[in-house]
Amino acid sequence: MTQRASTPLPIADSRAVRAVIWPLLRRHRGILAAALLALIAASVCGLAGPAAIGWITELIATGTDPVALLGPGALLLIAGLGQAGFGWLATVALSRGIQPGVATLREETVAAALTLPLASVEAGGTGDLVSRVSGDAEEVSEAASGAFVAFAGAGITIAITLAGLATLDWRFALAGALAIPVQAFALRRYLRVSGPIYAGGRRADGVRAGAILTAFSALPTVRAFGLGGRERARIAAASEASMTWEFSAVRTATIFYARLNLAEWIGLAAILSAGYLLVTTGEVPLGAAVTAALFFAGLFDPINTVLGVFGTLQRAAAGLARLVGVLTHPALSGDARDADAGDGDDATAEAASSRGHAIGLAARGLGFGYHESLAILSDLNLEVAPGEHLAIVGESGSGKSTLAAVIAGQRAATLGFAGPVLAGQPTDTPVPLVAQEGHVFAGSVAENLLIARPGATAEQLEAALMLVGARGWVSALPDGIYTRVGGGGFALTAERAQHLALARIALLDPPAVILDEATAEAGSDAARILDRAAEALLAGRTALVIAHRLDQAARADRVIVMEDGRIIEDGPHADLVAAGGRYASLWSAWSGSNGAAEPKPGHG
Ligand SMILES: Nc1ncnc2c1ncn2[C@@H]1O[C@H](COP(=O)(O)OP(=O)(O)OP(=O)(O)O)[C@@H](O)[C@H]1O
Repeated sequence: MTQRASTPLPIADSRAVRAVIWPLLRRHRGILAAALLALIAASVCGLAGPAAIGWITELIATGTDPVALLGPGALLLIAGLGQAGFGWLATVALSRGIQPGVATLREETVAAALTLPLASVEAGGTGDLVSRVSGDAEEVSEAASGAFVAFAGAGITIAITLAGLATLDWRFALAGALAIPVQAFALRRYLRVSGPIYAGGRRADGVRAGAILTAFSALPTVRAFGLGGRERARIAAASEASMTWEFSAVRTATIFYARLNLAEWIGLAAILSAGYLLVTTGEVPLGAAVTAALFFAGLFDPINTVLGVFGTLQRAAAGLARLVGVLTHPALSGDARDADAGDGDDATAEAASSRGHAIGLAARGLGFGYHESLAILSDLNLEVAPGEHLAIVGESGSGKSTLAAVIAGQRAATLGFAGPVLAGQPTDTPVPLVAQEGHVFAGSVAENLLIARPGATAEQLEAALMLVGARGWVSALPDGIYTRVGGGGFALTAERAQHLALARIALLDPPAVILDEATAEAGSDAARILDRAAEALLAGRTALVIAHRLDQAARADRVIVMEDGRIIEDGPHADLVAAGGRYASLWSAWSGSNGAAEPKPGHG
């Protein structure tokens, strides 16, 4: 709760990345070791091919009986089969060993992103977070199964081939080594130039994603004010910036490959010259010189692979640092990171286990502002006793939603404390907040509920729907609880979306809850249904209700009236009405226009 509101999303350093990646890989160390062995076996088989051809050349040059060619011929066949077989095994084992780790990382990052304080997400731009969990995650996942596997295989082939060259004659190895300075130069230049280019490219992608997202999320406003042209121009500018980075990346890669070709030419020329000299002086048989040249030629592919995937690996490393950055965000407790991806319902378990405990809500010396210079809440003090229902009333803009968001932990307090308390002391129990618009995710009704509690059984889902009185209309849907709703599915009214949001909370079963529901028209059927749902849901829980209709306030145990981010009245409905202050005049205006009879005080 001490986190400043303006911390941008961090990028993890290499130590933090290793600390996250290492345990993920260690879980699959058996299969990864098998992959390594298969890679070594495939590379050794790869060397047997050129060796067999050198052997054949030697036999032909010395005019041996053609039957003797059967030996190297058989070796050639076995080597080819062995290389293909072991290569396949290695690729399969490597991706089996790596992909689960990548999937876990991705899930953990998305889970962490969902629990980040809104302020942190907004500070970095929503586009930044979206591009991390989509583009960057994709990049890392593709690199793990493509580039990384190719890199490991090629690297081992190079090491074993160099050893093979040296075994033939150390001078071959020396001649081949002439290519290394050119390669090293090419690689150094490439890495120095391309690193910032790729990082810049990813940043530009983030800006572009942000521009598109902003335009779409504000679509009604954009249309209403004819801002389409302006938004298109903004997106076009962001796309062009991203494209410019892409061009630079292609140019850099082309120069890099040209330099690698030069290095190959130098190395092969040196080996052929060395072979010629060594054979003519009789120091090395012809077959060995042929084998050496073939070994070296066989290095082209793996060297190009190793150097060529560097770019991809670098890009993936940049993406990995951005992914892990989300996980290491200072606003996240250690729990999000340590939680096994398999059991995402930790928060649920915690909520359920603390049910029945005396969880209250409090704000103490609370200060908050969306911007440093402008305080929205200042020195606000509030105690909601365990089991108490408190209604917040106030004009639009008085800070009701802001106070709710800070107490729910969605926004970080700038000063003081706000949040759940146990025996008066701050505690970590999550306090869910039901926002004004219940969001319907594209998926079945069941999936929409399971968000709150991933492992819940069908009976638990039914019970939650029953508690809030939504079971009737849900079972009347074409496929009942399995009906697809949200984007592309069965359209739900705002009230039904809100009803589902309440059912989600029922499933979560938290000891304390905050409701900010406004949508239903006072006196309408929808309002009555949602009121009943809220009443059933809140029974036995501590609750903070942002009352948009005063009948909601009248049912609460206590009411606070807010004005300009401060509490100006605080007491039970009846007392505040009797006191004849701000609440009393609000109430008389409201009950006059809604013809409401004074409801029974208390929530029963
Ligand atoms: N995301 C935000 N960024 C900057 N300022 C904000 C943001 N959300 C709200 N505000 C400002 O904070 C102040 C309090 O707003 P808040 O939404 O908390 O009031 P409210 O009483 O809940 O109003 P309403 O009943 O209209 O929801 C207002 O001045 C509002 O303009």
